[in-house]
This record gives sequence, structure tokens and C-alpha cells, in this order.
Amino acid sequence: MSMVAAFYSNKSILITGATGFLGKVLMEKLFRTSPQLKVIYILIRPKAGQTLQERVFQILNSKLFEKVKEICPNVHEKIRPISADLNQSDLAISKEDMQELLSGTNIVFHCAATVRFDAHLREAVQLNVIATQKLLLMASQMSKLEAFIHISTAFSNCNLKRIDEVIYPCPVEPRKIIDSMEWLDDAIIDEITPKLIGDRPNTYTYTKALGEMVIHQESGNLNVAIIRPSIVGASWQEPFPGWIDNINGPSGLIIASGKGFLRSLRATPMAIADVIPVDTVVNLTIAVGWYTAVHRPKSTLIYHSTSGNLNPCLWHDMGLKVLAAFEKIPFERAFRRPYVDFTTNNFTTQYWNAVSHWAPAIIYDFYLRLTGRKPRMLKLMNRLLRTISMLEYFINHSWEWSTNNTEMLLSELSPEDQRVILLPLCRPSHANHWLEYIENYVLGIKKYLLKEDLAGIPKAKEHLRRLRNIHYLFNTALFLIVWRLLIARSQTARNVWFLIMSFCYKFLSYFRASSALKV
Ligand SMILES: CCCCCCCCCCCCCCCC(=O)SCCNC(=O)CCNC(=O)[C@H](O)C(C)(C)COP(=O)(O)OP(=O)(O)OC[C@H]1O[C@@H](n2cnc3c(N)ncnc32)[C@H](O)[C@@H]1OP(=O)(O)O
Ligand SMILES: NC(=O)C1=CN([C@@H]2O[C@H](COP(=O)(O)OP(=O)(O)OC[C@H]3O[C@@H](n4cnc5c(N)ncnc54)[C@H](OP(=O)(O)O)[C@@H]3O)[C@@H](O)[C@H]2O)C=CC1
Repeated sequence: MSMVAAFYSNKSILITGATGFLGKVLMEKLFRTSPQLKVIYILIRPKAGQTLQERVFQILNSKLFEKVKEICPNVHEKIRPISADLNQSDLAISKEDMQELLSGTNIVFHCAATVRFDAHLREAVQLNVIATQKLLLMASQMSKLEAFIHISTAFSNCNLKRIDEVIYPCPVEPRKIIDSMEWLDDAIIDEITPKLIGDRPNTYTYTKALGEMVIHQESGNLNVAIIRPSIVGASWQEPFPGWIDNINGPSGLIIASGKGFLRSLRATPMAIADVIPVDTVVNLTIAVGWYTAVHRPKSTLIYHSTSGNLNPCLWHDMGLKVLAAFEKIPFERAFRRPYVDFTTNNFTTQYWNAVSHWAPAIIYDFYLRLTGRKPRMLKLMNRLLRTISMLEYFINHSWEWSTNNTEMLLSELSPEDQRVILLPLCRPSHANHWLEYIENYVLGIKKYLLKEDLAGIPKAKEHLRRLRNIHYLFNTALFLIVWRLLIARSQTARNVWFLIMSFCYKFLSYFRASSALKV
């Protein structure tokens, strides 16, 4: 057994955000590699009419947990859902549950956060800063705690170009921000938000930076580490390639382009697409948990989980690879053929938005109205454009992240651990791995997000061929109409037309004469 996997045997682990994208993959990998672990406590809230047990049941019955259920048949007995709401000042954990957590927990993985870019500052501070502070306080009372691992983001300091594995100072102390949230009303908070976030693009990155500072200032004697992943994408290999279950980050835009809604994007083609597979992040997280508990570093270590420094892929290349993947794995019932133009300035962006996004949406809605149906395309397009405007910042900047601590950790692992725990971390380090990764990503989106049957691929390809023919027909008809109008109104156009015609006639005559000579 690997040293890291053995470390987690008999351990009681607390995970926040275990129902989220990263948390679920973390829980799965822990159970799969360390089936002997004692228990995983998950802080979870009732949601969408589901009780805690129903939510856990749904996770365990998902495709993600298929392998785990074979390796660890009693997995359901090892998950202990704890009712909690991190939006509440006391986290809404019952006294009995709190007692159990305080006396039993060995390792904490804090993944919960609001990842919405448009979250109100109060909400983002509550979840990304205050809840972190409360969890630290709770952790400081845990008698058997060995390590507290906090998941942040590589973009918490995205206002800088080069980012080291250190905590950067915040212009306003987190404690002052937390205090002010108690007495300021929403209107005033709205007014001061742009000033507070400064040159960061949103409240998410700002509050994640505050969260890190809270860890730095308030962790006391705890054994703490921070992990900063960049853009977390579908899994590279584990538990199977291409696993994905939400539309955050690139996934939503890949769907929008595969379905033919997204046709142009304001992006810097030469900027680095720092996407990192979710299993790579999770493997690093597990290894960091082990290292922090066993080696007890003197200071809080920060680990960057990024791809750009190991194996950079540019947005331009990423876009081409995504489009190439659609040739093999098309999505069903596409609105238009997948094609995305990367534009670089405001004028071309506005032009392509008008021509490629709004015009087709308006025409399609008109068609829906004519056929007695409810128009919906313009609404969808406006939502998509709003989403793009939120993500644009990340496709128009490049960052350089140092990865000394991550590399140090790699060198500390035994070859067996590198194989079992960190295999995917080392993998996409060859350029051609990106193509394989992107193909699996697109396949994963099709299977796990869109729930489309792979048997439908030939039909989807046929549909795209039909769309291509319609496209050619439409362009030819448009050209002829414009040309006809020009000829009717302009002498110059008429002269050009006759010149082309006489040239064609001469060419045909010459071709016929030379064919006759050969016979
Ligand atoms: C050739 C192709 C190249 C591709 C190239 C891609 C490059 C793409 C780089 C991204 C770079 C991020 C890098 C950050 C990495 C971290 O560190 S943060 C973690 C990631 N977090 C996120 O991605 C959160 C982003 N999302 C949000 O903040 C919110 O969803 C938004 C964008 C503000 C929209 O909020 P809202 O209007 O309240 O809408 P919401 O209820 O969330 O969703 C409404 C509709 O929007 C749509 N939508 C939501 N999110 C998305 C999305 N990401 N995409 C598309 N549609 C979406 C959905 O279709 C949804 O429709 P319905 O389900 O209602 O039918
Ligand atoms: N995804 C990405 O691209 C990146 C993510 N990260 C970081 O990784 C971590 C995990 O992100 P990811 O898994 O993508 O996010 P998700 O949005 O998928 O998951 C967020 C998790 O937090 C939980 N949560 C939110 N609010 C509360 C609350 N009030 N009480 C209890 N639980 C709550 C959610 O629970 P519920 O299901 O009940 O809503 C969910 O389990 C975050 O810290 C994020 O900042 C960092 C870089 C990139």
C-alpha cells in the first residue's frame, strides 16, 4: 500500500463542500485509495427539497462512486452527514454533532465556498471569509487534529502577474471587512465594493484572498496548508477520464460552443489557458494532507496546482482542440455548426456579437413566433453573453505561478505514491496530452452533463452536415441577392460583372478548343 494511502487508514476526516465538484472527487479518491479510513464527516445542508440523507444517497448512487462501491462496499456506513449551514454565524451545527467533530476529527479539508463571480460582497465574505474563520476556531478545539487543509484559488491574487507561494497583504484587514459587514447596509456595501476589490475582477477572487489572510493570521498553532488550483476542469484519468458534473469555468462555454450558440469570444489567443484536471488537484490535496500532518512544516505552506508552468496550452490551441473534438464527438441538436472566432478588440467583439449572436437569435425567435411557439433564443443568448462577460477576464490575462512547494512535495513522495497518488499530476506534461484531455473532456460533458447517448453520434454528425449545407446555401443566396441589387444600381458593378462573364467565356472556349485538339 502507498505511504500516503496508509496514512489515511483509521483516520476521521472532515470535508466541507463535499457535495461540490471538487469535494465529491476528493471524497471518492479517499475512499478508493484508503478504504480502511474510519469515517468522513461531511458538513452538508438540506437543499432543493432534499434531506441530508437523500443528498448523500444521490452522491453515492452517481456514476462517480461506482468503483468505490466495489472496493469499499460499506462506504455508506463510513460517510457521516452533519447538518450545517456555513452561512449561519454559528454554522448551525448541533451540540452533539459539534462534540463528535471536536473529539474525533484528524484531518480537515475545507473546500466549501461560493464560486459565483457575481456574489454580493456580504454573501461572499460570509462564506469565503467568516465561515473559514469559524472553521479555524472549531479546528483549534479539535483534540486529535493533525492537519487543516484550505482550498483557495490561484486567482486570489490575480491582480498580480507573477504569483509566488506566499500570502500577499490585503489593503484592508479581513477583520475590518468582517466587522463592517455587520453594520453596513446592502446599498452602502454595493457602493464600496468596487473600491474594496480594486483591480481584482470580482468579489470571489477578493474574498478568497481575504480567506487566505484569515488563515494566515488566525491559525495559531494549527498545522495548516493552502492549495491554490487554477481553472479546475474535468478529470484527467480518475476515477475515469472526462468526469465532470457542473457548468462552471470552461465547461459551460464548451457546451455553448458545441451546441452552436457561442460563435465568438473576446479572448487573447496567446494567453495561457491554465486549466487543471480535477483529479490532479485532488491528488495534490490528499498528498498535502499527509505531508502537513506527518512533517508538520514550521510555517503555513501554499501549493499552486496549475498547469501553465509545467505544460502551457494557449487559449488559441485550446479552442482549436475543442473544435477538433466536436468533429469526432458532436453534441445533439446543435443550433449552428460549432465554430468560435477569438476576437481581440471591442469593435470586432460588438460586431460579431451582433452578427453571430443576436441576429440568429432574433431570426430564430421570429420563426418560433411564426410557428406559434414561445420565443426563447434571445433570452438564452443574453444570459450567455452575461456569463461570457464574467469569464472574459480569465481568458484575456496570463499569469506565472511558482510551484516550488508543489515540486518539493513531489520529491518527498515514494515511487509507489507517485504512481497511486500523483500520477495524473505529472501527466499532462507533454503537449500532446492536451488533445487527449480535451477529447475526453468533451466526451465527459456529452455523457455526464448533457446525458446524451453515444449511439446518437452518427445522427448528430448528419445534423451538422445538414447545418453546413444550409449555411452554404444561405451564404450563396445572400451573395446572389446582394450582387443582383448591386448590378441593378451601379454601373461599375455591371462592368465588373461583364468583365468576369467575358473572362469565363474565353476560358471555356480555350478549354473546349484544347480538349478538341487532344482528341
Ligand atoms: C472553443 C471554446 C473554448 C472555451 C473556452 C472557455 C474559457 C472559459 C474560462 C473560464 C475561466 C474561469 C476561471 C475561474 C476559476 C476559479 O477560480 S472560480 C471557479 C469557477 N466559478 C465559476 O466558473 C462561476 C462562474 N459563474 C457565475 O459566477 C454565474 O453562473 C454567472 C456567470 C454570474 C451567471 O449567474 P446567473 O445569471 O445568476 O445565472 P446562473 O443561475 O448561475 O445560470 C443561469 C444560466 O447561465 C448559464 N451559465 C452559467 N454558468 C455558465 C458558464 N460557465 N458557461 C455557460 N453558461 C453558463 C446556464 O446555462 C444557466 O442556464 P439555466 O441552467 O438557467 O438554463
Ligand atoms: N471550480 C473551479 O474552477 C475552482 C475552484 N476552486 C476552489 O475549490 C473549492 C471547491 O470548488 P467547487 O467544488 O468547484 O465549488 P462548488 O460550487 O461545486 O461547491 C461548493 C460547495 O460548497 C458548499 N456550500 C456552499 N455554500 C454552503 C453553505 N452555506 N453551507 C454549507 N455548504 C455550502 C456547496 O454545498 P451545496 O451543494 O449545498 O451548495 C458545495 O458543496 C472552492 O473553495 C473554490 O474556491 C479554486 C479554483 C478553481
